[in-house]
Amino acid sequence: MTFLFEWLPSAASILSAVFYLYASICATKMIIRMFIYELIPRPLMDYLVSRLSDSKLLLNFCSFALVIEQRWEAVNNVTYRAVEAYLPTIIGSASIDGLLIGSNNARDSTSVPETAIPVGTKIIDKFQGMCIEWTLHLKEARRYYFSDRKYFLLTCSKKNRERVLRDYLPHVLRMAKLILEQRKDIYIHSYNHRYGIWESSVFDHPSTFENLAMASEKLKRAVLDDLDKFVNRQGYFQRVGRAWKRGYLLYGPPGTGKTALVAAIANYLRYSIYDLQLQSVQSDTELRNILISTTNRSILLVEDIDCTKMGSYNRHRLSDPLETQGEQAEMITNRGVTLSGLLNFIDGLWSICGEERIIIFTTNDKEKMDPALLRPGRMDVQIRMGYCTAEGIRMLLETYKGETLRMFYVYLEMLMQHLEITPAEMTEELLKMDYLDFPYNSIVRFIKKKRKELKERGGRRGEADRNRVTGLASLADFP
Ligand SMILES: Nc1ncnc2c1ncn2[C@@H]1O[C@H](COP(=O)(O)OP(=O)(O)OP(=O)(O)O)[C@@H](O)[C@H]1O
Repeated sequence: MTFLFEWLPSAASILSAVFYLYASICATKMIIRMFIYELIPRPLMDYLVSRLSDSKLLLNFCSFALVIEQRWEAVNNVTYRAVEAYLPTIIGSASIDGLLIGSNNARDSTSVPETAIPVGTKIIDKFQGMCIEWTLHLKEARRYYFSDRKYFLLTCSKKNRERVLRDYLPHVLRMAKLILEQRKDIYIHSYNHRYGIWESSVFDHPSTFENLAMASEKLKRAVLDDLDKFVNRQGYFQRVGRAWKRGYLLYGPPGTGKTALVAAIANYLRYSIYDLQLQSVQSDTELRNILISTTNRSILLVEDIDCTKMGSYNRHRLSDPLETQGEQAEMITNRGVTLSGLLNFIDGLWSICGEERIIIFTTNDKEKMDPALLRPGRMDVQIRMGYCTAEGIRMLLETYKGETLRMFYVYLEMLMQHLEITPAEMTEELLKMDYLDFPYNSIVRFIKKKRKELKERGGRRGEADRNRVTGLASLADFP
């Protein structure tokens, strides 16, 4: 027995041998790494790494891979979007190491966060006895002005290739459709010109048709009916071979609720908004790329179209042929979107791309708009947003104070004559009132103050009354 103990190496000598081995492996690794970094130039190394990672799949004869990139040709890849929506929902049943969570709902920090897949995380999904592995990869941009692109890599056993394409992928797409349809949030997107992508955040605007003051309930009903008809007419648009889209023009002085109406429409239809700053678009090609990467069931909003070069129209200049030539030259030499580029999207060939789209233009001055934009078939519904009427104030009082004193409005009607009070001003005034205030006195005081100001300025009667009218300026019937 004693002999046996003498023969076995002591624990200390085993430990020192292991430590020696570990230290020499680390040292060798360091030397190899130093050698690689010092001797191989960075571009060559990047190239080798990319070749190696590409060939990793080829070397694996038993597996089949599908790559789903963020972009497909010039547009966002809807299959990528579907996989992005589907994968976080299978975490209960699939094997996954970690998840990203977060929320872009700035109004509610306690809102349930959304989930997303972190780059590099493997997800194993089981479907009809098959094992499908998903990984999200990041392809770094080669130039700083391009954005990094992500792609999903699906790998499965080669023998399951047919079944994955035939059964599994359609299942993922079907599930994603359901998931996306059930999403309660709507989004507002703004275009990041530097990276060439739409960036989004949750759209949580409180404006609805219930709290929006319009000239009459009849007008509100007409707008709602038009929206209902639009969403229910898919078959009809297809049958007559027209794009499933509708153009709205909202015009009127600042503060009369044009943006509030856009928000009410988005909330009513549950459509996301693409807020396009046309002034920042560099060319028709960029405009095409921007617009084809918007999704269906959405509103394309172009605010203050009269302030954009191609949306506005200067009658004096165009009446002078020499000036007209100058203008055309300016169109050609200046960078920016041309009117024909924009019209092509409203009703040209490109307008057929996508469906269930609403295009909304807003302007403070319809007179300044290029007549080409107003031709029949382009802006199907034109709504004039005007200064407050007695009826408008009644609606606002009902919303803000829960008050409806009928007799008061007859008096108000007389008092309001020739006054330019925007709904925005009136809502500000209502907000200032103490909760317990009797609102009628405060409103009369406010209106009288406005009358005094008008008198001091000398008053512009005709103008104020013309702008007071809120209503449908035109409503094209559905074709
Ligand atoms: N018709 C309205 N009904 C209820 N609230 C309104 C209405 N019009 C304006 N408001 C209130 O005034 C605010 C500002 O109005 P909004 O921005 O919609 O006006 P606008 O016509 O789009 O102005 P601009 O031309 O300057 O963009 C709204 O957020 C809303 O609170």
